[in-house]
Amino acid sequence: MEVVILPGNRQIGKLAADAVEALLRRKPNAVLGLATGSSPLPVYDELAVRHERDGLDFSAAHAFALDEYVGLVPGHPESYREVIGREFTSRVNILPENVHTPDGSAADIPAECRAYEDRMRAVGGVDLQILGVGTDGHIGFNEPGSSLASRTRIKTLIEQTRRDNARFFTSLADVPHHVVTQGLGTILEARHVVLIATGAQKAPAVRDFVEGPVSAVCPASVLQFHPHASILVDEAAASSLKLADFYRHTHDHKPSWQGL
Ligand SMILES: N[C@@H]1[C@@H](O)[C@H](O)[C@@H](COP(=O)(O)O)O[C@@H]1O
Repeated sequence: MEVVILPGNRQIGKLAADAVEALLRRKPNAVLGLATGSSPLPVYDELAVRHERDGLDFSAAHAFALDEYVGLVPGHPESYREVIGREFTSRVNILPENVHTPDGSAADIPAECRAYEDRMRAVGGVDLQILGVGTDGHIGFNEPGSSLASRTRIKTLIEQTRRDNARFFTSLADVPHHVVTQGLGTILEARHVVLIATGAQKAPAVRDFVEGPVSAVCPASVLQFHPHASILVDEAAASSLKLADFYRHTHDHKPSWQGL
């Protein structure tokens, strides 16, 4: 794991966008893994700027969302298909047919989950996966207790996550109880994982998954097995890390993809 501590959102957005840009320039038909939530927004903003200003080209790229709510009517403004479009994909020139999200309203959810994995495999798998982390250590919607080898499937949200996400809905009662999410085993197959965590409320989860034991109780800890996981955090999210000074000196803010 490569832990990079940065002053704030702007720097995190730029650094993560550097990784996406380096990938797209090397491999225009790259496959991006997209996360929802507030953490990746600075990355999406920066990529939209680079598309407008520098012509960063997404026309051959594919994108796969991590997860989707089950039970929202198609087109619901908080469905992750809509959120990903609003926050990112509609702001760059990726083709709509190349933007993939699990269908949370499918009649046969297990079949949809298998088909989603097949679609990912058909385009060669995810090259770069952007991730956030939940306050309980979840990635995607893999809640504590998720199998570390899990594949795309239906999951039940724990109450803490429903409460965390209630801010996007009119009331807590409107937050779905079920979701479809890529599994931890699925996420581990991405060639490069870039996880973003900001704010003091993420400090315990960051401490647990970066420096704690690998455990299904803290799903993001599975990233300790990933050969290329970059963890971009601000000072507040890094505030409980025992080895914060070591990470600062090791990377000197120059992670592995810089200079590509
Ligand atoms: N399914 C998403 C996750 O993919 C995301 O990482 C998490 C954290 O969101 P935020 O970045 O807003 O804190 O929220 C949701 O539960």
